Amino acid sequence: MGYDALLWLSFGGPEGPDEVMPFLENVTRGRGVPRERLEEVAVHYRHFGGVSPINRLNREAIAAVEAELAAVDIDLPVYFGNRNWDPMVEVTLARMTADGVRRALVFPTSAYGGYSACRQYDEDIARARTSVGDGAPELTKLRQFFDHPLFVAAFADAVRAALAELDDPAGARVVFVAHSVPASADAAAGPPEEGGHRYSRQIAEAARLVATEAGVAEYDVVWQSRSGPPSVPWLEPDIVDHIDALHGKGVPAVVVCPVGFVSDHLEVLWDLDNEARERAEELGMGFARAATPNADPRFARLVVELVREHTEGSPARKCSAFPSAGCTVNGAPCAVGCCAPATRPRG
Ligand SMILES: CC1=C(CCC(=O)O)c2cc3nc(cc4[nH]c(cc5[nH]c(cc1n2)c(C)c5CCC(=O)O)c(CCC(=O)O)c4C)C(CCC(=O)O)=C3C
Ligand SMILES: [Fe+2]
Repeated sequence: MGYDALLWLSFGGPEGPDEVMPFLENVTRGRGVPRERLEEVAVHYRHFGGVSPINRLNREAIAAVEAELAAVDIDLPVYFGNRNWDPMVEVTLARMTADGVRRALVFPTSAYGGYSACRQYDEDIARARTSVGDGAPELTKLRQFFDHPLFVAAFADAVRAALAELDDPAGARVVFVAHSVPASADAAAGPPEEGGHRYSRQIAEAARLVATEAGVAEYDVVWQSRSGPPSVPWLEPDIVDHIDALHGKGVPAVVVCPVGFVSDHLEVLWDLDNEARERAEELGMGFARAATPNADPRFARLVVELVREHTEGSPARKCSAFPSAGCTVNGAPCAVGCCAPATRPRG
């Protein structure tokens, strides 16, 4: 029944200019992302000296979780591994094995279902176990947490704080944003019998819960960071186009809430704080961006609550009626055909 470690599993990001292209090649290998898009994204990273904040943000969150675990007397060392960049999860898992870890829980830094947000982390777990081979620890992934009350509360306070930054909060529109994915991937998200779209439906539900708790009556849900070729449909509208549309309707200000992410990583800094803010300013609109929960003390408490669902069998706290999916052992999918990857363009 016991667990002897927690593996913090994230996306990874470069920590210097020479790491940008190899990182992007890792992210997009075999995924049909055009070369021009890679070069465009490399410019975004170089704008920040080739350093994504994501690894630092993960290390800070891990330190907070270690403190929270110690405070409640749970003796669980925390290890850090990534899908796409150092520390790579294969290397971390080899170290865990050498340290004698037999059974570990895995916290993936994504709150949602869908291929990119959930099942790909299962693939990372399976790949790392295969790479370690015999003696690899048993890995149990923690569930999706988009509807956990602490996740909702942290975002709701962030939306209120962002509204308070504006000169005229009363007229502002709250816009929730998540990472776009291919429409085919969203259509395949969830177990086949559910009819698909689990990712976009969970995003819509999280937005509704956060808006309700923040006392926001009207809001929109839009998408960012599309990377496929124009011929492939992705979730729309894009945040920047949406700001144009709001301006066209006479909306004087926007609060953008990146509800699809847990930290202020590079896609938040570039696509929202740079591109979206710039467009709003060009149009003379007020703009404020809500913080992600990474640095909020409630985030560490949330992770520890998810851990205690396994170590102590404590009840899963949830604000929605969606099933609590995503919790599987050794990288198994939640169900046969659940969150199948998008069909990739050939060539
Ligand atoms: C749903 C989703 C999340 C949220 C769930 C989660 O958090 O895991 C997420 C997170 C992130 N995405 C990130 C970065 C990138 N994502 C890319 C490409 C893609 N993302 C996709 C989806 C998602 N991505 C998809 C369908 C693609 C197309 C290629 C493919 O089918 O896989 C590319 C390639 C270049 C480009 O085209 O943009 C980059 C650089 C970073 C790190 C930022 C940093 O460095 O700080 C983070 C946290
Ligand atoms: Fe991404």
